[in-house]
Amino acid sequence: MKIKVGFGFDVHQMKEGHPFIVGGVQLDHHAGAFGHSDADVLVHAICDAILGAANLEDIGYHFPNTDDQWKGISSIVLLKHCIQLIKDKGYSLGNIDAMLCLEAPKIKPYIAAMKSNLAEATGLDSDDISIKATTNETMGFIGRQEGVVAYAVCLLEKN
Ligand SMILES: Nc1ccn([C@@H]2O[C@H](COP(=O)(O)O)[C@@H](O)[C@H]2O)c(=O)n1
Ligand SMILES: C[C@@]1(CO)OP(=O)(O)OP(=O)(O)OC[C@H]1O
Repeated sequence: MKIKVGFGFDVHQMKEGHPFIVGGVQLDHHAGAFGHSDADVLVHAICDAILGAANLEDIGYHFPNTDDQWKGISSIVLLKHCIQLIKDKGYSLGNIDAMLCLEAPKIKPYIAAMKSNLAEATGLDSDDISIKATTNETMGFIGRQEGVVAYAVCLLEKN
């Protein structure tokens, strides 16, 4: 069996009064991430990890932010597209490990719902999806809550 590792990173600007969608879940917060899509930073990092593992370019290549087709779209839909792209290349997803960097809110209450959304979109068991978080200890743009960051790694398998 062939095993491939993938890595993804994403960052989005935070805006007051904007919905904050992370892992397909709307967080209860006064500000949210802003982008061309729903700006789901966690799902974007996961998409890039999956695409990277299969050497299939990146999220902006498949879903350009100049294309109105993707404007305001749920990133869960983009993730499902990415899963189909790796399947077409003969790969299946083994697991995901992701890390969010945001000062607030605490994501612990939302993790189970995020995992459930990601499991549904990817076909993985929830136990093969890890979502963790750290603050940036008040430092820099994350610490000032001007932006939110996510990192993800994944494994792909091919028989
Ligand atoms: N947005 C966040 C940030 C952190 N957590 C959880 O809190 C723990 C402590 O975070 P520090 O950055 O202060 O070390 C962290 O390990 C997470 O479990 C969180 O849920 N949401
Ligand atoms: C997802 C896309 C497309 O709607 O838009 P954004 O929400 O701005 O997200 P980004 O992480 O910059 O990456 C790719 C974009 O093409």
